[in-house]
Amino acid sequence: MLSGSQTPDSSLVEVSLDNRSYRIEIGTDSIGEFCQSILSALGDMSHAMVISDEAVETRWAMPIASSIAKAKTDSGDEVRVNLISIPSGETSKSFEQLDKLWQWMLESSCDRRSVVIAIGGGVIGDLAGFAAATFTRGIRFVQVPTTLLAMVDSSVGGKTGINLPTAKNMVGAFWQPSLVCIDTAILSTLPDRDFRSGLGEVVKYGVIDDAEFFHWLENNASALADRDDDAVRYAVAKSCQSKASVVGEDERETTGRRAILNYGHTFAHAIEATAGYGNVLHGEAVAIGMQMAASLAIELKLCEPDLLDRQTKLLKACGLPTTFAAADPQAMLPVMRRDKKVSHGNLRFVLPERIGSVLLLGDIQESGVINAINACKA
Ligand SMILES: NC(=O)c1ccc[n+]([C@@H]2O[C@H](COP(=O)([O-])OP(=O)(O)OC[C@H]3O[C@@H](n4cnc5c(N)ncnc54)[C@H](O)[C@@H]3O)[C@@H](O)[C@H]2O)c1
Ligand SMILES: O=C(O)C(=O)C[C@@H](O)[C@H](O)[C@H](O)COP(=O)(O)O
Ligand SMILES: [Zn+2]
Repeated sequence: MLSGSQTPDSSLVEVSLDNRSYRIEIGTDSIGEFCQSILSALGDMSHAMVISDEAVETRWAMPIASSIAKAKTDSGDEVRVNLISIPSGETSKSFEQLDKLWQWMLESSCDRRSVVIAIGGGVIGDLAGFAAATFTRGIRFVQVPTTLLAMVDSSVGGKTGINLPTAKNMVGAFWQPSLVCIDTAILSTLPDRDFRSGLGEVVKYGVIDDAEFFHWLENNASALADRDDDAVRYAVAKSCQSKASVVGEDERETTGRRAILNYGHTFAHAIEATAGYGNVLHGEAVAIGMQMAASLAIELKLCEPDLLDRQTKLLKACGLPTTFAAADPQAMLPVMRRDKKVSHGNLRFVLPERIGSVLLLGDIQESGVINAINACKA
C-alpha cells in the first residue's frame, strides 16, 4: 500500500515544445500497443531502424521490431525494419559506436522517412538519438526506455550525445524524440544495481522541484527499492511530469531553468570520468554528487544541515552510495572545469536552498569545492 498522495493519471505526459511537442505514454504490459502508438505518431514512416542494447535484444527489442515489421502504415504500405544491437555499458557512448551506427544506417538505405527506434537504457537513447540527430542532418526518433533511469530521465528532453575520454556528454545535440513509449514491465529483467541507479535521478526531482514528492519518497523508499509496481509507476509518472515541465520552459538550457536538472552532476560527471566510465554508474555518481553539492551549500550557508541529513537518509533507503572513497579533488577539478555550465571560465553549481528549491550559482571559492569533495570521502 502506498502512503502519501494519490497515484497521478500516469498514462500520458505531454512535452510541450511548439512543433517539437510529443507524448510520453506510460503503461505496464503495454509493449503490444507500442507499434500502434508509433504508427499513429509517425504515420508516414517508411522504415524503422531499431537500435538496441545487447542485453535487451531478444527479450524486448525483437518482439517490438517484429510487430512493426507486420504492420502497415495508414496508406497501406509495409514498414521495412532493420535491427542492430550495441554492446552494453557506458563505454558504448563513444565515437566508435556512433561511427558504426552511421555506417549501418548508410548500408540499410536509411532516408528521411526512416525512423530510429531506440530500445535500451540511457546509453542507447543518448547514442541512437545523436545518430538520428546527425544522419542526413536529422531524422525522427522514438525512445523506448528499458531502465528506470531512462524512463524517469534520459528518454525525455532531447539531450543526445556521446562521451569524450575525460568529458561526459561533451559532443551531442538537442534533438527531441517524436514519442516516448514506457512499459514498466520491461524493468522485470533489469539488474538491481541498475534499478537503484535510476532512483538517484528520482530523488533529484524531489530536491530540485517538489518538496511534496520528496516527502512521498521518504515514506515510500522501501516500496520503491522493492520495486512495488504502483510505487514505480507513480515515481516514473511524477518524474516525467517534472522533467517535461522544466524542459517545456527552457528546452536548450539557455535561461538557467533547465540547469536545475543538473543538480549533483558537476561532481557526478567528474566522478564517472575519473573512476573510468562504467565503474561508478551514472545514478550512483549523481547520488554522491548531490551529497557533495549539499555539503557545499551548507558551507556557503545557503541551506541548513537538516537538508543533507534528509537527503542522506533517503539515498541510503534507496540503496544508493552517499560517499566515494576514491574522491580526489585534484583529479576531479580539471574535469569539472569542462562542465557545460561553465561561464567565462567560472564553474557554476546547482545548489539547494531547501528541499524543493535549488539555485544556479557561480563565483564559488575553489577551497569550498575541495572541502565538499573531501566531506564525501568514505
Ligand atoms: N539524455 C539525458 O537527458 C540523460 C539523463 C540522464 C542520464 N543520461 C545518460 O544515461 C546513461 C545511463 O543510463 P542507464 O542507467 O539506463 O544505463 P545503461 O543504458 O548503460 O543501462 C544500464 C544497464 O542495464 C542493462 N539493461 C538495460 N535495460 C535492461 C533491461 N530491461 N533488462 C536487463 N538489462 C537491461 C544495460 O545493458 C546496461 O548494462 C548515462 O550515459 C547518462 O549520462 C542521459
Ligand atoms: O536533461 C537535462 O537537462 C539533465 O541535465 C538531465 C541529467 O540527468 C542528465 O544526466 C544529462 O545528460 C546531463 O546533461 P549535461 O548537459 O550535463 O551533459
Ligand atoms: Zn543525470
